[in-house]
Amino acid sequence: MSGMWRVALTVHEDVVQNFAQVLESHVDAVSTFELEEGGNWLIEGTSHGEPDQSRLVARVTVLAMALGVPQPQIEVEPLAPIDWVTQTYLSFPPIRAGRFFVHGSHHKKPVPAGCIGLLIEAAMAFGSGEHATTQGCLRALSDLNKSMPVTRALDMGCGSGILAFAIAKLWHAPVAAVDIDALSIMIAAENARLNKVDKLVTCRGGDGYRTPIVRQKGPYDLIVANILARPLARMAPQLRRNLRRGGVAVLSGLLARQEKLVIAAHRRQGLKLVRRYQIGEWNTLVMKG
Ligand SMILES: C[S@@+](CC[C@H](N)C(=O)[O-])C[C@H]1O[C@@H](n2cnc3c(N)ncnc32)[C@H](O)[C@@H]1O
Repeated sequence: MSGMWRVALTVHEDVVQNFAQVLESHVDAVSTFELEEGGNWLIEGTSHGEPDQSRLVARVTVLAMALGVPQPQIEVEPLAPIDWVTQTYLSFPPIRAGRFFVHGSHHKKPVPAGCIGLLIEAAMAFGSGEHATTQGCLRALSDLNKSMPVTRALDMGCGSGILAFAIAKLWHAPVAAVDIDALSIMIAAENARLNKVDKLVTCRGGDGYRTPIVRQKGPYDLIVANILARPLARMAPQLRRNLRRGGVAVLSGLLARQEKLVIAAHRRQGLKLVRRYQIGEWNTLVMKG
């Protein structure tokens, strides 16, 4: 059956990576979330089209036997249909920010000369480029590209994936893209394919720096996080642990009056403010570790 499908299973934290890997070969996007009790994690996958259930059950059964753990129950269900085209049409006109020209597939004209195109079907994920915080990050990334090499990057709170694609297109480097919202991850994975950066950008769902892929792919020369002031401040120690010495963090999602909180939290981790971009009442900070 066509349409979007959800697959879910709950396993113990010791084996979450093993089962997530199996799921990855059956669905388009995988998210992992720690559950409140019992050291268990929920692994959720979303796919376009019905996954091959009998193959999936067979592989999960074999893996459970090999690991000597109880066989997890697998839920497979169709998701309510989304009118993607209408969602995209409703969303936004093309936007220029830094070197980028951000547009949906409804925009048929060529990308202006000298610009880098970002095709974003934002639909239900944040990050169509119209928000000042996204634009601040795109400007910061364009400027950083003139002065620093990047071999590994992280986009924390990737939404539509827009900033991860911007990094992949500027530096041709691998980017880990993480979001707590499973639907955003599915949209980001699809957008990565549309932008032909799916070999560079790995999209995974999960809660912040606890998401297993973060540690697997790091440490990073560049971390971009457009979240909100308080979560950014709270996450500063984990950002430090995942940033290479001399690496750069681009932080956004904060109002100008909230920047002190974010700067102070990162200064405590040894990062220095090197630049700020203000668009309207929103600030984007560039901090070096
Ligand atoms: C303001 S949007 C930014 C989207 C995109 N990066 C951009 O710049 O346009 C923030 C994103 O962070 C995600 N987010 C919030 N808290 C998170 C967390 N703890 N871990 C991962 N993602 C999170 C939200 O789901 C949302 O998609």
